[in-house]
Amino acid sequence: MPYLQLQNVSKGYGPASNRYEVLEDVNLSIEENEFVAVIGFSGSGKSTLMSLLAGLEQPDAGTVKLRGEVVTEPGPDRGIMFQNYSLLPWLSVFQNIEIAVKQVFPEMSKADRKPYIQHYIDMVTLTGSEWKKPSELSGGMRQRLSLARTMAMKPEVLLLDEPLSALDALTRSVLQDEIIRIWEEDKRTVVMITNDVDEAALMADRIVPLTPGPSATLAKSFPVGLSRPRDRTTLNFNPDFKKLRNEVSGFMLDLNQEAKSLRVSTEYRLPDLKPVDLSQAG
Ligand SMILES: Nc1ncnc2c1ncn2[C@@H]1O[C@H](COP(=O)(O)OP(=O)(O)OP(=O)(O)O)[C@@H](O)[C@H]1O
Repeated sequence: MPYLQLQNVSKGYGPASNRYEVLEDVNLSIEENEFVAVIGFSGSGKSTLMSLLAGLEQPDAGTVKLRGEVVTEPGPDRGIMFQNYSLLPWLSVFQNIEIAVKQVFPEMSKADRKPYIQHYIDMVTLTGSEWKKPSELSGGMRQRLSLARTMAMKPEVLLLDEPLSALDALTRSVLQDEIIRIWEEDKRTVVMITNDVDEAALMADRIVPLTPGPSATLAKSFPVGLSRPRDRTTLNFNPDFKKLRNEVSGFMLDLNQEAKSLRVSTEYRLPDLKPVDLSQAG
């Protein structure tokens, strides 16, 4: 039995007269402790897919199952990190993490909680910003805070929606390593959305492309056979890495080309009208 499973899942928005089908017949089986990277184009439905896995949205057709049980609502076993960070603006960095930790670990004493939270603040290098409000943070700092909060909740399944997209290259690589470390040490299951093929190949066990929308679906998976630990400095010279990167990038470009050609076929030609200067007429 797969650990986390999407079976024939479809999801759309809007009334029947003006319906937008986002996902159609999506199937995915994820094993426990697997690290899956979903890549796709902007607007193709990646965040919708995450909301379905988290139980925040329900599919129109098909089922989402965790350990064989149908997912009907969000739960502490699935921690989602949103693209918009969803931080509480009236709380500080520390308090934003604290509120989540209190909810998940109500039995943790105050004395234990403080160093526990500080550990995650340090992990995402927000040390010194503990008492700043989200409005006082840069976009990248907010993203790191959101990641720290999700990690501190230690969910069984980490659902990460472009967790590192707003970060500079250096911070990004530090946090890539942290996510891998937490995934390995704590034996979590990770579904991560990224638009970076190199990041997907560096981190994941499997790369799953989402086809362009509307009616997006998951395409064939690309297993990442590279041994761990993966060293980003030598990976660029690894022929298996280069081959995988070319395969996935080529596949995505072909998908995009295919989607474009479909879009062209539904374009309407406008009549060739010439404007008339009415002030000069008659
Ligand atoms: N609640 C909603 N109501 C109506 N339409 C929605 C809703 N949520 C998403 N959509 C539409 O569904 C499509 C997919 O959106 P989604 O956010 O899942 O894509 P995405 O791949 O995550 O995009 P991006 O990479 O740009 O964040 C978009 O066309 C979006 O406008």
